[in-house]
Amino acid sequence: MTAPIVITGAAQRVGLYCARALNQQGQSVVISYRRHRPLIEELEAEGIHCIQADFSSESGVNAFADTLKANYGSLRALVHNASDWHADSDDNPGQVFEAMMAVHAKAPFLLNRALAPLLNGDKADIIHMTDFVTQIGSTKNMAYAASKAALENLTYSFARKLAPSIKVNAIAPALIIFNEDDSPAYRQKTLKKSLMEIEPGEKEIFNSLCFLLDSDYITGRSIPVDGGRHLNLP
Ligand SMILES: NC(=O)C1=CN([C@@H]2O[C@H](COP(=O)(O)OP(=O)(O)OC[C@H]3O[C@@H](n4cnc5c(N)ncnc54)[C@H](OP(=O)(O)O)[C@@H]3O)[C@@H](O)[C@H]2O)C=CC1
Ligand SMILES: Nc1nc2c(c(=O)[nH]1)N=C([C@H](O)[C@@H](O)CO)CN2
Repeated sequence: MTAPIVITGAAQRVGLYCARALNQQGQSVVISYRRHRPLIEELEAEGIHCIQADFSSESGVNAFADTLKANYGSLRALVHNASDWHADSDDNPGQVFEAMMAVHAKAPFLLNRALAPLLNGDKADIIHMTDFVTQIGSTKNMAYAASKAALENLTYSFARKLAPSIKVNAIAPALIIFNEDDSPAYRQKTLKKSLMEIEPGEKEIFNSLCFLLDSDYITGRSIPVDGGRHLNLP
């Protein structure tokens, strides 16, 4: 079996799309999920190894790393996709801040350190899923944005530390896919934020992922996938 690509938080939406697309191309894939659902058995039947993991605690992160080390001698890539898009809380601002930093920064930091020795093939990649808002901040999701900015900075540190054997890059999306409960008004307002004014869908991220995996040279970079939102100026 070829060295697998590991995608965290891939039992739904962007991660699920990428996991299935890679698997259908014949690439071995391992995913993490936090909450079990019937889809997990379907994915296992498709040949995707699904590992339960909650990155809100250091022990949960370490358990995931230990399971990967016990099952695999080599990994092709590690994609940090797991994420919680939490609004800031007035009731417990510190708890949300800690939760955002735990999943978006501490978990990738610990997993990269633990799993770098397994990223030992001719081509090896770490890819961080960040967010356009690392560039401009957010008034309602400050903790989320700050944690994604921390992840962006970890991209540069790990690129320097792990070169030339491992490439480390980020993908920085703006709107990719709405959530089911997003209101029509929110959707209309959000579509207007980019120049392209579309909800592009998961394939945009899969295309960017393959672009980075196929490169022999790009490292320490953040690839924006944002529909020109940075130029949508008043
Ligand atoms: N969707 C979009 O438009 C945009 C997405 N992005 C980024 O792209 C990536 C993919 O986005 P999307 O598909 O919407 O992501 P989701 O919001 O669907 O989250 C992906 C998964 O992360 C898992 N997760 C959340 N918290 C934890 C945790 N503490 N421990 C372990 N797993 C956890 C969840 O697992 P479970 O369901 O099993 O609990 C969830 O399925 C994310 O990093 C996101 O921040 C950035 C900008 C726009
Ligand atoms: N983990 C998640 N992060 C983000 C999501 C999401 O659904 N899950 N969604 C967004 C928005 O689409 C935003 O980019 C536009 O309003 C941001 N991050």
